[in-house]
Amino acid sequence: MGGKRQKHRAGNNSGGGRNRGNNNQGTGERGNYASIPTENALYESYYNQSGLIPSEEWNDFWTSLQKTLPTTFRFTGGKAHALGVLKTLKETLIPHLVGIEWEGVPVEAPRALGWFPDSLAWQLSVGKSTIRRCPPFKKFQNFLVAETTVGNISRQEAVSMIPPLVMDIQPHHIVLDMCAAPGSKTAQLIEAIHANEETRVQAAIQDESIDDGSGGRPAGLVIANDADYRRSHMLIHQTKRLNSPNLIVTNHDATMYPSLLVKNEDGRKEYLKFDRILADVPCSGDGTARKNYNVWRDWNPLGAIGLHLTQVRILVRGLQMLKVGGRIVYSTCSMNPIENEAVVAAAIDRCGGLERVNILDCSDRLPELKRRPGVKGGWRVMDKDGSWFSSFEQVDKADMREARLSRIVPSMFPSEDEKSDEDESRVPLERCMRVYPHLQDTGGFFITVLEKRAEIGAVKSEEHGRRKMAAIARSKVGTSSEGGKGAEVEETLEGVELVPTTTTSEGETPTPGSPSKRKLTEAVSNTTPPALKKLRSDLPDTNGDDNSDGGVQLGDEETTLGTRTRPTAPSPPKKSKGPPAEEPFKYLPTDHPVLESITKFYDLSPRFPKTCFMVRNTEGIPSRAIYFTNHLAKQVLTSNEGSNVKFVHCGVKAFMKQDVQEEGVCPWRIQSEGLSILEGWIGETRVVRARKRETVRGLLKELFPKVHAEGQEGDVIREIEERVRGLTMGCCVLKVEPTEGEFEDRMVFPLWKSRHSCNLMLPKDERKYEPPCYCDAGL
Ligand SMILES: C[S@@+](CC[C@H](N)C(=O)[O-])C[C@H]1O[C@@H](n2cnc3c(N)ncnc32)[C@H](O)[C@@H]1O
Repeated sequence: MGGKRQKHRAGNNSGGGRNRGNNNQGTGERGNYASIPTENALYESYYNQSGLIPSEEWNDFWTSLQKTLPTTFRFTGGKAHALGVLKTLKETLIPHLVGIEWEGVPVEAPRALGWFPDSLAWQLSVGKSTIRRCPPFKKFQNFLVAETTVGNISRQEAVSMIPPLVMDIQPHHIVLDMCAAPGSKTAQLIEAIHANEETRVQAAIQDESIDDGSGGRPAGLVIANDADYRRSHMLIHQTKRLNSPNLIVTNHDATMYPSLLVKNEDGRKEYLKFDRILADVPCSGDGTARKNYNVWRDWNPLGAIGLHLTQVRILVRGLQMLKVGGRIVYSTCSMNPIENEAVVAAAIDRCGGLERVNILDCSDRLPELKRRPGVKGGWRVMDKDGSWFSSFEQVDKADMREARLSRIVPSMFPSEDEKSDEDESRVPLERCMRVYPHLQDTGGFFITVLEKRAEIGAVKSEEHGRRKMAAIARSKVGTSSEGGKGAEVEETLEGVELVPTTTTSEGETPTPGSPSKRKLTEAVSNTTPPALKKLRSDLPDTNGDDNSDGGVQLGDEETTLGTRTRPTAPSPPKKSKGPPAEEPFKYLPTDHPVLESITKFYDLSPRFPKTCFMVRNTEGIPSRAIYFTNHLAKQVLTSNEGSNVKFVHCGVKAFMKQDVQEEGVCPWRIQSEGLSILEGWIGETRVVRARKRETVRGLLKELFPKVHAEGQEGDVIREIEERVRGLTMGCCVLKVEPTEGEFEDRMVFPLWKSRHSCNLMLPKDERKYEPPCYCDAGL
């Protein structure tokens, strides 16, 4: 993670993924949204009759759902850094936005979301035409665009910011984000791992007695996963601006996420268990109607029904991979109990009940966030034709062919209804958190924090309810080929308990590709029908707009049975080559000649963790780029080498090979992404120091300012010219120190010294933004 200035320059685009597909973000309005009728009779009657919303609140609830969602954004990066950018907003822009009237109408100023810590998240409800034409709002818009471009602000829906806040992540935690793309929450998780890192790194640089090999960097790790290969790359793009060596991206179906191996202190391999897991699962997304018109167009009760089992399986798999004492946050952007409380109750039951997994009471967390307790029971299940079922027994009695098609299973119904509040075996579903649109002008959302209290052992299968249903169905409709095939597939998949922890005892020392693991992989590939396989590798980006939480992902169940939630015709099977094979991750030995020459050229401190440089080719040859990861990421990548784990990303580019014309020049330049990791450890022989704004401005504006001969200094880099002249050719680090009347914050840039000129090594678009002062930047 970069320090403030480094970060400012290193920015990539960082628009909140879930917002990116919307038109006119930052304006509080959406392009054609107003013209889309916010009506769907089934959706309305479902929630109206569900009893979830008290009748006196119904109008508020429903009219809020029909309104366009305000734009929300948060300040990113380390806390000190984020607070610095926030200060600019508060002091430079907000005073001009308060008490404004535009065309005779009062305009609401942007305001901080009260429940978000340190006022680091804000909301803007003003329409786009006001923003475009009202000068102070235009300036504000420019600020948002510039800061988003350099990665200091991330646009993200308010409710989507909640799950990471209740995860209580510490820098040493091992974290898994099971369904992570496009990555707005992953970014929060990474930021939490890197909290206060700058202070610790500075301490490690200055105090030689701190020599634990970490260089002050956090020991923790975030593994972000998505089943969709294309979306897993979206995830890489979204998190790139954070430059975190503590991130691994994988591409797996989370319902059967592979057990990762890691070496313990004795050098033996064991399963990696997580301190924190986020299961922000695919859902019907019916809480996103305010920004996602698909909900109005397509909503029907099968959306939730088709996803319930996938959601249960993801949560159960997450609970298995959690450490005892660890926490998993389950969240959806749906308001439907079938996707929420029913999933939580089913997962707890399958894992062995409250002795093993409990719901944490979070009522003291985020006190200003208005929320409603989870529903304890009493919800019903609506079939696709709008008929309600209060219990699975009623489904038994109904026309089973219809019920089978709509995939209603027992775990969708309340299981705790019969139990009194005093019954200790009752799952306290009221501890779940429900956020409704009318409470604080947000989208609808559901969050639950679960704690693992004891090892789970074998999980209960879904068999029981399914067998019962299948038996009844067979007796009623004979062997229906349409429904039968899907049910068979499900049974087979369920029959193979796709969970290594159930087949391997806790103390066992596993090896990659051990029998249990092989069995698992083979079983999946042998039993998965082609249609299902294709879907797994090619999950649709259903919105086509990167609307993360709104993504209505089709569940396997829906697809195998041909009951899609969309009226769109299924596309003909494409010839899929599958995702390309990823280049392996090969760590370089510390005595590799290239590393030795780099160490010598940059006078890299012997305390810098040089064991963590790697390249991405089978031969392990540093031919183009050298990456840096943290220790734990290295452990995970190397311990699972040769297994079937699909690692698609890890590492921050630290050095890139450059064509050099002259002998003796180190061809490995520092890549701006890796600069914040390296800069404190580079010797003074490769450092240039500046203080003046005009120096930075000159270097940003001019591509190759000349380095004049002694006595002929020019204007552009006057301040550093003498120092640069004295440097041998090659890459060095420009450090700009904070100075009264110049820059308030420290900045670091990679600089290339040529024979007669020097050059800031920044991508073109990053040259456009001079570090703030906004008054200077013409805002
Ligand atoms: C609600 S979105 C996640 C949003 C994300 N957490 C964020 O904050 O940006 C659900 C994601 O789950 C992925 N997904 C769907 N089925 C999955 C599965 N079986 N395993 C893992 N990921 C899955 C989808 O591709 C989608 O990116």
